[in-house]
Amino acid sequence: MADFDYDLFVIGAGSGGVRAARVSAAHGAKVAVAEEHKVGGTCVIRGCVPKKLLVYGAHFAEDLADARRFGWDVPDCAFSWPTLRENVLSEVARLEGIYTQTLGNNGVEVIKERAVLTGPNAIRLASGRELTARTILIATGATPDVPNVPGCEHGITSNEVFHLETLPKRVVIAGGGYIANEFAGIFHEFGAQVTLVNRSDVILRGYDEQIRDRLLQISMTKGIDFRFHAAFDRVEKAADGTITVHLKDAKQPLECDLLLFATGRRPNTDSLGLDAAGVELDDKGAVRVDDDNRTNIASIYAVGDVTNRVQLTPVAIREGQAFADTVFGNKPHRVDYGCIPSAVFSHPPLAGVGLTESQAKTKFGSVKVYASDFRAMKNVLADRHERALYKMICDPVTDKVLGLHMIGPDAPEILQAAAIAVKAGLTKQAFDDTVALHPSMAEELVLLK
Ligand SMILES: Cc1cc2nc3c(=O)[nH]c(=O)nc-3n(C[C@H](O)[C@H](O)[C@H](O)COP(=O)(O)OP(=O)(O)OC[C@H]3O[C@@H](n4cnc5c(N)ncnc54)[C@H](O)[C@@H]3O)c2cc1C
Ligand SMILES: NC(=O)c1ccc[n+]([C@@H]2O[C@H](COP(=O)([O-])OP(=O)(O)OC[C@H]3O[C@@H](n4cnc5c(N)ncnc54)[C@H](O)[C@@H]3O)[C@@H](O)[C@H]2O)c1
Repeated sequence: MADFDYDLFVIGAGSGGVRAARVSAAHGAKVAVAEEHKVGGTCVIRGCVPKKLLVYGAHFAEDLADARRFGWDVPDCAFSWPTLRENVLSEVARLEGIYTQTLGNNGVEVIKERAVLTGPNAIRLASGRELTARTILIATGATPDVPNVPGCEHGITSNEVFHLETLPKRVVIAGGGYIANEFAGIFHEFGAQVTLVNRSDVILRGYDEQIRDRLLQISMTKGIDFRFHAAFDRVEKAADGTITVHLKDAKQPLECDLLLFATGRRPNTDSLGLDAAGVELDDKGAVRVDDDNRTNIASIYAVGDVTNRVQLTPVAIREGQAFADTVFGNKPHRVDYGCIPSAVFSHPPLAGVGLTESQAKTKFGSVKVYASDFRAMKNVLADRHERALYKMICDPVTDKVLGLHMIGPDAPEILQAAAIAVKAGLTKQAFDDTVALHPSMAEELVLLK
């Protein structure tokens, strides 16, 4: 049998790669992981974690204002972006250290270099070192996809947004998805004038229509400007730093201090040596894998965003775990992609699990929809005119809950717990049978009419 340097070589120490490396090593494999940037990957270094911390930081703008209605004598407060930025970055550095240490404690060798494939069992590091492995796992994630318009280099992406020198006063965000809506909320709360430029008239495609419409209404009421059916023509930057965004068919260009492209992420497969190894890609450049995360080359597997299945951290982690248990743990299992809960950490946040109303209608013909459209008690006293909306979509024959969708304070926290019931296939009656926990927002879920 051929002799290899490692049982497993993982390319990319992000959500999927770290889990796969750590668990495979715990199963007894000799494992190395190569990372070209920072251990932790997108989620920890420049995604979920620093984003959520900025969301918390931004929300104080509303909390401080609301506190006055609750009797607190809050003076006019100044916000210091450098303080929040540095605190967030040092938390990220702390987490990076913990991830690196955990890999080491599990006996995983961490190689802080770019790695590329040179064959089905062969890897070359940036330093030129050649290594071999019985199994290779591609966990290289995805990278921001910036539309190729003249002057696009004057914009930034989510990779850079956590490191801004100063807080911009005017922000233009391209895109209408997760990152666009989350950062529209963040910058707006920090006091910037935000314009979101979207090529269609739909934001957050895939979420329930009424829920995303509610976010749109609330965002517009707050003063976020939306430009729909807007295509970029060109971008210019003046000596004083002002960025001018020219849109096709628009009379007036948009002027801003920061242009953020949030126009999707493409799998990191460029120049990775996949052709040398014979690994097949799909038409979007993602690594094609089977249900066991295996590519067309028997020794090479892939997990996470690089496979472009569901670009979420918990999914990448589950794929990494399933790979490790199946290939090295003698405990084969597959990821169940049904009923994955997801959330957008906008202001207010929204979350959903299961089928949206229109998806359910397409699948089942007719469905039963229960809804609660209410103002959270806290918002009433704060004189904040934002209404929450909870929707439950049910099969009219079996009474089974097919989908649950909500927008309002703490929606992601509430939905995570309720998603267990939806995943378990519970009925509306089971929700009704549960006594309300009063007073709470979540009690609306067991009082839906
Ligand atoms: C701004 C933002 C916010 C997000 N927020 C959320 C959220 O709230 N919730 C959620 O579930 N998901 C969120 N995501 C998505 C989430 O971050 C990804 O789905 C997840 O990180 C994917 O994990 P992964 O292991 O596939 O890839 P990654 O975490 O991207 O890891 C891939 C790693 O591979 C490294 N790499 C790439 N090529 C090479 C190479 N040739 N050699 C060595 N190393 C290499 C990269 O540097 C990277 O560290 C967010 C993403 C972004 C951008
Ligand atoms: N809360 C979360 O879980 C969270 C947060 C951020 C990111 N993410 C993950 O990261 C992924 C990437 O986030 P994202 O917001 O960049 O992508 P997205 O897919 O959510 O949204 C991309 C947006 O860009 C638009 N777009 C695409 N190409 C364009 C072009 N050429 N010109 C103009 N507009 C264009 C699309 O119409 C869409 O509105 C998400 O799909 C998601 O899986 C998750």
